[in-house]
Amino acid sequence: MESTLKDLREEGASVLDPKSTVGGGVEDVYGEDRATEEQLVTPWTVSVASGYTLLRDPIHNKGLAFTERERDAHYLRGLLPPAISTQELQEKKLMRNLRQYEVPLQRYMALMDLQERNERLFYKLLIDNVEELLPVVYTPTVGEACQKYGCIFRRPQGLYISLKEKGKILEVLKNWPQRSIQVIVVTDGERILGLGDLGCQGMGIPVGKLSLYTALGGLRPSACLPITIDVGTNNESLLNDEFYIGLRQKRATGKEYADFLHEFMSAVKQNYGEKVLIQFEDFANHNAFELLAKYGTTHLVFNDDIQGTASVVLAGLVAALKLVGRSLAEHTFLFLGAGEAGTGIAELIALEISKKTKASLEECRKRIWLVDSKGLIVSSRKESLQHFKKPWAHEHEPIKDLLGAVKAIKPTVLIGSSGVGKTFTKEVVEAVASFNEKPIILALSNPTSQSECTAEEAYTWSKGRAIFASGSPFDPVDFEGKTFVPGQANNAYIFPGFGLGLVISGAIRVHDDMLLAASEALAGQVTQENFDKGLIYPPFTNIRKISANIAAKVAAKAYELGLASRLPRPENLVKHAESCMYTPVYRSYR
Ligand SMILES: NC(=O)C1=CN([C@@H]2O[C@H](COP(=O)(O)OP(=O)(O)OC[C@H]3O[C@@H](n4cnc5c(N)ncnc54)[C@H](OP(=O)(O)O)[C@@H]3O)[C@@H](O)[C@H]2O)C=CC1
Ligand SMILES: CC(=O)C(=O)O
Ligand SMILES: [Mg+2]
Repeated sequence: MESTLKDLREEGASVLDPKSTVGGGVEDVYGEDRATEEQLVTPWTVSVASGYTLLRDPIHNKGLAFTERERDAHYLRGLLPPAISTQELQEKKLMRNLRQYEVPLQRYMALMDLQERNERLFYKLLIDNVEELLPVVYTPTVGEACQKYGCIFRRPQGLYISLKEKGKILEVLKNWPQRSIQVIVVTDGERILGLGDLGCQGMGIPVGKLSLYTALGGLRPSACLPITIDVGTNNESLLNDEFYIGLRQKRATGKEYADFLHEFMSAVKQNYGEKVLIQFEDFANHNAFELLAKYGTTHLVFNDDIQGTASVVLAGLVAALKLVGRSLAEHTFLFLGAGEAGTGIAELIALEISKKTKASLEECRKRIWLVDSKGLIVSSRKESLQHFKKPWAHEHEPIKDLLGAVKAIKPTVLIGSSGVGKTFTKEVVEAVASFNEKPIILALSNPTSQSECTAEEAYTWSKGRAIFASGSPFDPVDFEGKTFVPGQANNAYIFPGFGLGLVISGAIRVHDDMLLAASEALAGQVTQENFDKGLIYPPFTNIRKISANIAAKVAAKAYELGLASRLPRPENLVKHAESCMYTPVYRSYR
């Protein structure tokens, strides 16, 4: 028993020593954590300073599931009550306990406590109960958690890199205990969901996204690193909140911001190599587009709000064509919201149409219209528009409001990406339904409070004709004797599998064709049974299979484009993706 705290921080190499296991571990390019069925029943060596430490180490703790032998071997006698539980029984108990909390934030806190106490059990719960727990660890509850993060903060779950660390970011990265990081989700907290600037408290988002990377996409938890960059906040109420956990200053901007981000990006590459995936999440659009363009050629970067959202929405639209008919090129699209999500989706739709019809991108953009806070984006506004809106400034007379734009453009597809709730009013939905047999209505804004309309409103106001999906989940709706099941148009369908595909192929850059490939894979997973319920996305219960399919298509594209560095290319990429996925089943230790 000579191991130290440092040993405990290095999962695999020193704590779980694959070389000394019976049956052997798998140490390979994906990390050490690919346990096969055989290894799950054969013991791993665990060396710890004391049984007490083992119980407080979330990576290895199994609580009451430690066996008699393990209790003897690892100095656990007396530290646990005598009963021995299975992981399944632990799961049953925890789910029962969770369901007793009526307040969603209490469920969130209970789950975060579990994650910090027993990581494998946390992931088993999340994987086995994904539909029930997604709204807790993710939207909508994660939004409330971020708003109240200062009050509920117990233990840090990721790295906080603030302006105080300027010039020392590499050292800060080295403080993180895990060395072989494959995915970083980073935010600067300026546009958290549709809730605005939450500063340092945005940390809930990288933490939540990465728990989905593991549960939905099978990335090892130890390979995932949540980061919040704290350059201040312009949120006055947070600046005046005594419990606020971030820097109490206004946001750094301009050169100071750019230099700080550059130091971060360079330090990440230096510390983790060039194949670490950096996912930008919930940056404000005045930084998001620039960061993506600037680092897209030097780093493996992915902006979930621009690119992941585009891929998931395109998938839903392609699937919806089976219900509404016509090709994508024959539809007319109107967006409320012309920021990261809106213009990102618009661009990918145009790209898909252009690839299918061989028409120029410019031509394809003409069927896509966007409304921002000043009204319809039209050519007369071009000079004053931000660069990402300019391609959408078509010839049309100015229109100030959404209802006017709907009446003038007559869209077949209406997409909300404004971050403002209740903007798809009865008049707007009725207008769209008046010239479409089956209007496609997507209310993407999160959390639920910011949804452009509810599922019930979409179905009721369209008299049961809308094909509806939303960013945050809604319950099924009964309307005139029929039950309508709204789908969830959320990038959570895409980024876990997308990231897995990049990791297993050793991709060095993200390419738009990979987004199209991911879309195609997701759309291909919608079954007739789903369509019969009006769904344009498959249920999240199948998400690991869906993610493996997405990963395979993304990896295949990486190989095809010469962007993959893991050679040779595995023959069956779906099987390969599945075999690389983390499973949270307990190991037995000897
Ligand atoms: N479902 C999903 O998977 C995803 C959902 N989202 C959600 O989408 C929303 C927007 O995110 P994002 O695109 O990144 O945000 P941005 O800030 O980049 O864009 C918001 C856009 O909405 C416009 N807008 C704001 N208020 C109004 C209004 N009252 N009427 C018309 N337009 C308005 C803004 O106009 P202007 O430019 O004039 O300021 C801007 O164009 C958020 O709620 C987010 O949670 C985002 C990513 C993924
Ligand atoms: C889902 C997501 O990424 C967002 O709302 O920002
Ligand atoms: Mg986001």
